[in-house]
Amino acid sequence: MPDLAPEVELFRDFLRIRSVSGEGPAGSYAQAVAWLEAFCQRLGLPTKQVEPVKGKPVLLATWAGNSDLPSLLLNSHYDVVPAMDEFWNVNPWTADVVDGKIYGRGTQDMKCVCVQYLLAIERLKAKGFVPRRTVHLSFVPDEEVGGVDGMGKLLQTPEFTSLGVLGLALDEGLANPGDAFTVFYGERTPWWILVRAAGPTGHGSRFIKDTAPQKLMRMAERALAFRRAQEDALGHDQNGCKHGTAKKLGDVTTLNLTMLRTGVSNDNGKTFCLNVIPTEAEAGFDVRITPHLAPKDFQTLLDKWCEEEGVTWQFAPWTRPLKEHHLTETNSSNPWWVAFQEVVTGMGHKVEPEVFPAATDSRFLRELGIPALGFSPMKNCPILLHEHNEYIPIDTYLSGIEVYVGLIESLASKDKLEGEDDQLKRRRVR
Ligand SMILES: CSCC[C@H](NC=O)C(=O)O
Ligand SMILES: [Zn+2]
Ligand SMILES: [Zn+2]
Repeated sequence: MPDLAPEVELFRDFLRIRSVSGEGPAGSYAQAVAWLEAFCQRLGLPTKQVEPVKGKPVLLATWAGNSDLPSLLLNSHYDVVPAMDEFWNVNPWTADVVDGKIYGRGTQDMKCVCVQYLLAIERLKAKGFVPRRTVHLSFVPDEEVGGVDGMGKLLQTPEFTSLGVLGLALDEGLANPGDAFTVFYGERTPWWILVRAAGPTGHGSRFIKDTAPQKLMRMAERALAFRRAQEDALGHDQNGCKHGTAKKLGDVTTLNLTMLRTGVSNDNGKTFCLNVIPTEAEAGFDVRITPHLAPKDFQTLLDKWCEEEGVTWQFAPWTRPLKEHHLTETNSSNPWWVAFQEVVTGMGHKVEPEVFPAATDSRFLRELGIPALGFSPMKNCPILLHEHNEYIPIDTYLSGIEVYVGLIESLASKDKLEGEDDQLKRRRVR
């Protein structure tokens, strides 16, 4: 194999750390943070580790600007989803390079961005650039499992408050198979819901009325009818983003039945007493509410289905569902949007604004009123997050560094933007 660029070797090192969400192999979160911290220190950036939840460290780093204008936040998550090694053509944890592509879990989602931010700063420092606005970096854990213990908790710490006023945050996006960068200005609001039914027991040979499984199935059928209607409304593409078509996945609400649990067992689920009607049944749903549907209106539907079928629902207790949508404006009322778009198009790239179909940590930032754009500089590149054989082409990875050089240089040089003060006044928190 020909020698690889040092930027690639560095990235491969980071990919080899198995920082699977919830802390995969013991100490892998600490290892990832130590790696990032050492890199920041080599760049001369002061760092701080914050651990709002034990074993789930957040790394903060700061490149101080020479003004007290609102700063930029470059956020990335260093955790990755697990990999089912047996389905991969390469080892997901050795960062193999094949045909000009770097393979591995996290290559797209989103260890590339963690490293690209830092390499871009290294290049800017090397050419003597001094930012006017302070640039903060946050590297957070647990995004892949909902972010409650990562970004969610970070925002409540004094260390976060001491970052001062943030003008704009950048966070992850998705690759775009076409010749444009997708930029996400909002997300569908995720609701993870548990539905419970209770009913009479009896012999499995009889017609017992309104059993728990029956009630649960009736409710589920109504929920799935809603799902079918949404799928019809989308009208095309069953798998997510289809570029250049009218409706995107972010424009409809998805609902999936992802857990079902019932039955009577006296050996911990090895076998079941199939002739005994269970008195309880439970279902879990993953719902992603489009910004076109108010969460309270979806709740009204859910309440109705449950009430009419005699079951109850609750949010999964380990989640922190948002009751309102929070979108970053993509018009002239948001000077950061104007600036971002100008810079990226000025570098000769097309920009396609979109609603993120899944959830990222940006939703916690937007909830505070901080404008956040989801952007991972990968174009002409398939979307491979969470898939087997996730990869990023070397060229895409390397050109992404230059995109960040241009973005950071330009955004961090901005004097006060027109409308920036008004935008800050409209912010509900901070
Ligand atoms: C309920 S928050 C879940 C967050 C997760 N994020 C990335 O995949 C997702 O499933 O979208
Ligand atoms: Zn991600
Ligand atoms: Zn992910």
